[in-house]
Amino acid sequence: MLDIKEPGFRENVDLMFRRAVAHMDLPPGLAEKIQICNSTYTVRFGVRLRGRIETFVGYRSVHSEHMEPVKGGIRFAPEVNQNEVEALAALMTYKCALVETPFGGSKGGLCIDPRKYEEHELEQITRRFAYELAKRDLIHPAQNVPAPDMGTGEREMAWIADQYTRMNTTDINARACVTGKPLNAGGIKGRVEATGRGVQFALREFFRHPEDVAKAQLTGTLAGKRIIVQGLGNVGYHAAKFLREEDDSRVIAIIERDGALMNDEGMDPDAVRDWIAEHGGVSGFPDATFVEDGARVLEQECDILIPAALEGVINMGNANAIRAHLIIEAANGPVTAGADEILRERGVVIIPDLYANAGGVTVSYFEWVKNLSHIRFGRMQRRNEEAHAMLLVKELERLSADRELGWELSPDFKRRYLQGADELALVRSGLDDTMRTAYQSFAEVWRSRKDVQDLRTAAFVVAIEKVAASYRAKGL
Ligand SMILES: NC(=O)c1ccc[n+]([C@@H]2O[C@H](COP(=O)([O-])OP(=O)(O)OC[C@H]3O[C@@H](n4cnc5c(N)ncnc54)[C@H](O)[C@@H]3O)[C@@H](O)[C@H]2O)c1
Repeated sequence: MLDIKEPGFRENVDLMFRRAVAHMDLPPGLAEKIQICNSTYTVRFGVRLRGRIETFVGYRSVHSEHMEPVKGGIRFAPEVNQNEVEALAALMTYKCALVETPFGGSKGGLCIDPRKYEEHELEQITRRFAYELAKRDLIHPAQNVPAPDMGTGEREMAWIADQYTRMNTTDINARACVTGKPLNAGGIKGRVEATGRGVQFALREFFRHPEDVAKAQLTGTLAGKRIIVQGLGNVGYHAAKFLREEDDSRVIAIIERDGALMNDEGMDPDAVRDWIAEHGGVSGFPDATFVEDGARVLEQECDILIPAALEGVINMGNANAIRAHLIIEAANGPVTAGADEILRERGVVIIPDLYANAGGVTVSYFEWVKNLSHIRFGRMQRRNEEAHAMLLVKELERLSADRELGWELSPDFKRRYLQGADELALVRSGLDDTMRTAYQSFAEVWRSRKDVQDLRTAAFVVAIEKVAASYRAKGL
């Protein structure tokens, strides 16, 4: 990789933002107002661990409060810094606008390597961080609602929810202070898989438009497409698993922290995940070639590259070497602004982060609404839904008999159809609908406007227009 100085993550997001603004006609000063990060709170706190006090640094940025609550994950990683958190908060503003979840943008982070701590220590640290944020309303069901991100998951969200509830015992909406909780703590079915599922739905929608697929110099469907995924965590694992199992795509390489696995015949993400859980890394996994320099595997020939780990992994140092036809940004900010320009000129199509990984916040929205309504999804309409499903099944059977088609609905089809009214089915169909509608809104701009040459700029144009409309409605 060449050593080329590139701007920071936040500056990269700002460059992409300004590229889009150049194609818009906004009133003077409004673009600057939308672009700036409203506030970033830095907290330093001590926790007594193993007989000594350890000090931690954390952040919560609020990028835009054009809608409230503001929303965005909390990341636990050693490299967390203010620039990164502000970039991620800005992306949340644009993402929420694009997929029409009624939130402003926020993000949080704690400088910590979670793998170095015991579970009970992590609980102590997380609760203390949550306390520091909640006492300043930076965790609050009506003002600021975190969610999982890198290094955090259901477990941490449950601790945060419990901490907030202890501090606000009379708040009937306390559970809605954070999303991504386990089911038994007010979570929703389908949230864990949501971001990876959203990546799958985004790709499916892309492949429904042959003229878009042709721009990536690809043809056909997802079946048989060769996929490389970087990061087999929450997002990368689910995306790879669903694409392999349900769309017949082939996962030919998996890049992780300690190196990469390659196998042209395809790999099973479940088997690799089990191997990582047992051995701490991908090295030694049977039936695949291990490559120690994982980053180089990003440059392997493939149809679809799915960066699902860190930001800035595709940069000016390796952009010219990337041989993927299509990149879908499952991670936030995996392609720098400089690399974006190189890849655009080379004709590589990029499905941008603000759309590609919006599945998480979409299902978080469903969870938040579920918490505020205090009722399980589907409980009130379940009987109707079932009756409706039953009628449809009967109608299908009648049609087949009437037309003497000679086929019968399999018991499995009927069972699955009749279960269609459950929470998971509702969540998945709501997510699918969101991803399809959002894609169509900005892909149309990409197709119809000659001056907008890429999907990222088109997505930013649509998102910024929505934030601007919201400011206009407020009289700003
Ligand atoms: N979790 C969500 O709901 C969500 C939603 C939207 C966006 N995202 C974004 O997706 C990305 C991944 O988040 P996640 O929740 O899956 O995190 P995660 O912690 O579950 O997984 C990250 C994975 O990346 C791997 N990894 C770390 N450094 C790596 C490296 N240098 N090379 C290769 N692999 C490496 C880790 O070992 C881990 O398996 C982040 O950019 C995050 O902001 C996550």
